Amino acid sequence: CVLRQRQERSPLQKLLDYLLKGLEKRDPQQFFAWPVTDHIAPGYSQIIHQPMDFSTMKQKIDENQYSSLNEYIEDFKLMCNNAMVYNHPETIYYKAAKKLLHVGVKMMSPDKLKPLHSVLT
Ligand SMILES: COc1ccc(C(=O)NC2CCC2)cc1-c1cc(C(C)=O)n2cccnc12
Repeated sequence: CVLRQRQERSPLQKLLDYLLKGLEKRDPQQFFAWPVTDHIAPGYSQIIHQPMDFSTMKQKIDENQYSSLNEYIEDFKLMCNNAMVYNHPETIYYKAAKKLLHVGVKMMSPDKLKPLHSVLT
């Protein structure tokens, strides 16, 4: 097998890893940790055509698929919005998604990230 060289982590990858840990902490029940299956959510793949979850975001960070913080934030919003499309407003999943979206967008707002800017540039 080809030895996978430990790739150098770019500053962006380090920032995205750091933010992911912060977001995952706000999902203690791990509703967003793994892809939602049709088994646990009947008809999910017919309703949600662009699924997203934290494990997929982690994989995209590791494979350097994000070229900006905005692309990463788009995937985070996609994940939360999917849950608010598939689940009815009174469900625990809709409510968890709404809360997570609010907390996440605040956490990744420009004024929150400015202090990190000096570390990154
Ligand atoms: C990876 O997804 C999950 C993992 C675990 C659980 C879970 O522990 N559910 C128990 C809490 C009451 C059953 C739920 C989910 C889950 C996420 C979701 C989302 C995110 O829509 N979902 C929708 C309908 C049914 N289940 C789920």
